[in-house]
Amino acid sequence: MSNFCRQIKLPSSLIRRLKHRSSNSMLSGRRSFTTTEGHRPSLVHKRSLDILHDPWFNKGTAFSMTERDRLDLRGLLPPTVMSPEMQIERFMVDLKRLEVNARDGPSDPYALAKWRILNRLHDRNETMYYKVLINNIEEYAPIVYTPTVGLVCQNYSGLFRRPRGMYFSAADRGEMMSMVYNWPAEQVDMIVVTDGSRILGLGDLGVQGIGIAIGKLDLYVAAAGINPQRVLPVMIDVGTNNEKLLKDPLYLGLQEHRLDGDEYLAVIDEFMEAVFTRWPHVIVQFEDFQSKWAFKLLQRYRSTYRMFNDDVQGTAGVAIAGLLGAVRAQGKPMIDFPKQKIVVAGAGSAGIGVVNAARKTMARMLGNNESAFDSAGSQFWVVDAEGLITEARDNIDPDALPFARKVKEIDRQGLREGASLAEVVKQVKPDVLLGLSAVGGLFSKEVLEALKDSTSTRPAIFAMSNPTKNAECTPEEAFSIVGDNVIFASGSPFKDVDLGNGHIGHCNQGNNMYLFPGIGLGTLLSGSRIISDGMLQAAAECLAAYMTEEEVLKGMIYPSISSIRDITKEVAAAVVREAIEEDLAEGYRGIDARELCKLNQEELATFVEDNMWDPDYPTLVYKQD
Ligand SMILES: NC(=O)C1=CN([C@@H]2O[C@H](COP(=O)(O)OP(=O)(O)OC[C@H]3O[C@@H](n4cnc5c(N)ncnc54)[C@H](O)[C@@H]3O)[C@@H](O)[C@H]2O)C=CC1
Ligand SMILES: CC(=O)C(=O)O
Ligand SMILES: [Mg+2]
Repeated sequence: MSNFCRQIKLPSSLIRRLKHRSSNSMLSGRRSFTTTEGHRPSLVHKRSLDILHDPWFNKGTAFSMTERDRLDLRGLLPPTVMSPEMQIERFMVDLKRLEVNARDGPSDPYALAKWRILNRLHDRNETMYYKVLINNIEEYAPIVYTPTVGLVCQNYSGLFRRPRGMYFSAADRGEMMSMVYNWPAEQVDMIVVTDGSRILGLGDLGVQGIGIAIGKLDLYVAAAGINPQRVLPVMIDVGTNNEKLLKDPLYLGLQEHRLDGDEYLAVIDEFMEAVFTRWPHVIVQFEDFQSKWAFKLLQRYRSTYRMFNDDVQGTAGVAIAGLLGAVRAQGKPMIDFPKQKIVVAGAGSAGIGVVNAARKTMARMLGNNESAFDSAGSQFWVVDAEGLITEARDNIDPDALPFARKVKEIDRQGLREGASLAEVVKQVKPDVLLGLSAVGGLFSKEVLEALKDSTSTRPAIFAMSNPTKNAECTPEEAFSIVGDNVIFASGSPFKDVDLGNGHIGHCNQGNNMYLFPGIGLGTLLSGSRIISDGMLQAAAECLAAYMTEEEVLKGMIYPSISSIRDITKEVAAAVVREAIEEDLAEGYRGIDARELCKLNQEELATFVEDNMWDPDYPTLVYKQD
């Protein structure tokens, strides 16, 4: 957005319209940009038990007596009317009872039991579920999201109760355009879709991967305030190559090998056409597709549809923010980033996404020309399952090719094609060791010992693979082997480490959850037809700038999850601003592109905040269909 645009005041016609729309917030003296949420009653076309069985409208014991009369609910509920706060208190007592019973702290069955209780609440009362999640996000994000969501996907056949989301299968070819009308919501803002081919670091889980789409959308609601009535988790079941699932009599998906090639593409094409026909403004987040398809589908759709790939693009942004934080934590300016030597273990959708974006960021800092881009490329050493990737590699993956080291060059460094991770770390002495390999414990004692010779004053370790068991190392291992000064981040949450000298080893969570909700919300509110590189870069820079100097010097390079709603708000505003600047913004509901362009920084923040859904019960009024 130009400075000119930022400085312009709102026109009086817009102010009048906004005043009319939200008299409540005007009364409190705050300008509001709410377009649909707010305190007006909600119209409901159901009565009686149908309302209690509808999680979008159900308030359980919190229905007031007048509402009970109005909606034919009298007698269907225990007589005491509870406040939403009392309801939550009662629920929390039940949830916490588990904690008292668990002797050894978190264990898999214990985490799954918590997930079950929360899931049952989700099924019967959406508002209360999200209130519990938002108010206790630090405690329950690890249950509805990584790591427990991985376990949920693995055990999905046993856990399946009520369906949630939509399933499109290879058997539905030719039917998807009509099938999308089976979804009850007239409006859908956000779809998270997976084909289940690479769920976290757990591999091909077939149809059971729907759990990851549900978990990601929980964060969309909790962090970005996307209205839960307008989210849609989707599983595209094109079969599975997981032999165990193919033989499992209880498996709920198609028991055939995955479609491939043009047949596979035809299914995904049909799905995209169907959802964008019914909901032209929807945003589709691709999640946990195996690398083979992740990049291809991104290139295929990104200039036509409002879509992005979270593992490739969201992860890249989060990694860049963390890498810039690690530079600052060394007491250096961010502009020193292009001098960092970075060893990356993992050359899949996430690893390659990160090195591509990090290279571009370095190149921009070096002058944004061809030679800057070439020179930035020499800062990365990429290691995959077959060791160091060089130009001597047979059948090299085209996505990894730009990062293959020249043979002569690595020869001088005492390395060779296929060199082990430990050898690479020994020879390169990197500033950063970043893992997106899905191999738990890959940063072994030998690798971490080698990192002690890093040329950095404060080496950084990113053990980003999920879930917890797949982390390349634990924070305890990192701090005890490499040293107290190390910067540590992991994809799934770990506790901070008591270093035993009065200091704490900070464990950051380096997870794309800090960006994808803001990317989605910002795109929605800008009305941009596509998600540009600039919008993604703006999101990453916003996250990088969120941490104060004092925090990064203490080793805190990512915010605490307790501030995820706040950081998401800022990221969304940065994305809207960039969309305006690139002339991509088309406006959102009542606010057109011209009006959006006139909002100053503060007004833009208010616009974002006012369009975030809050989990408060609206007053319900019956209206006949
Ligand atoms: N923290 C975060 O926000 C995110 C974390 N991830 C995690 O990253 C991991 C990888 O995801 P994708 O790239 O999509 O998977 P992928 O399966 O496409 O790639 C895995 C890569 O690791 C390599 N690898 C396997 N064994 C190795 C070894 N011993 N040494 C070095 N490299 C090895 C493979 O060759 C492959 O290049 C998963 O665990 C996923 O959960 C992914 C996205 C976001
Ligand atoms: C966090 C995430 O998207 C993943 O592990 O795949
Ligand atoms: Mg993912």
